Amino acid sequence: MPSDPLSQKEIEDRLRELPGWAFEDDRIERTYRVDTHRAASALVSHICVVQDELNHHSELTLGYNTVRLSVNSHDAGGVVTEKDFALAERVETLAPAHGAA
Ligand SMILES: C[C@H](O)[C@H](O)[C@H]1CNC2=NC(N)=NC(=O)C2=N1
Repeated sequence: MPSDPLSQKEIEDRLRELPGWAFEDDRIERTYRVDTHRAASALVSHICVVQDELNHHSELTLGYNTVRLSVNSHDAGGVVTEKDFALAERVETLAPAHGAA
């Protein structure tokens, strides 16, 4: 998968397809809200499995009933690449099963 930096326009175009995601400080990020702390913990665990599968890892912040995911591509110099959006799309696919909104 290409790890070239995406342009601002490419990022904006991709974010239009990912409601809830935002671009800030050279990272893309999203906060998921779930019903319970256990559900938030399970969501974190599931995300970690996918991150290891993709070999692409975000900063994950576990709150009482929230999970904040923030990611960019270290190997590309800490900028947003296709790999970040690939992770975002995988998490968007798995999140609903955890009751995430
Ligand atoms: C050696 C290992 O493949 C690299 O460090 C991987 C691990 N996870 C990663 N995660 C992220 N976000 N960016 C990377 O460049 C990256 N590289």
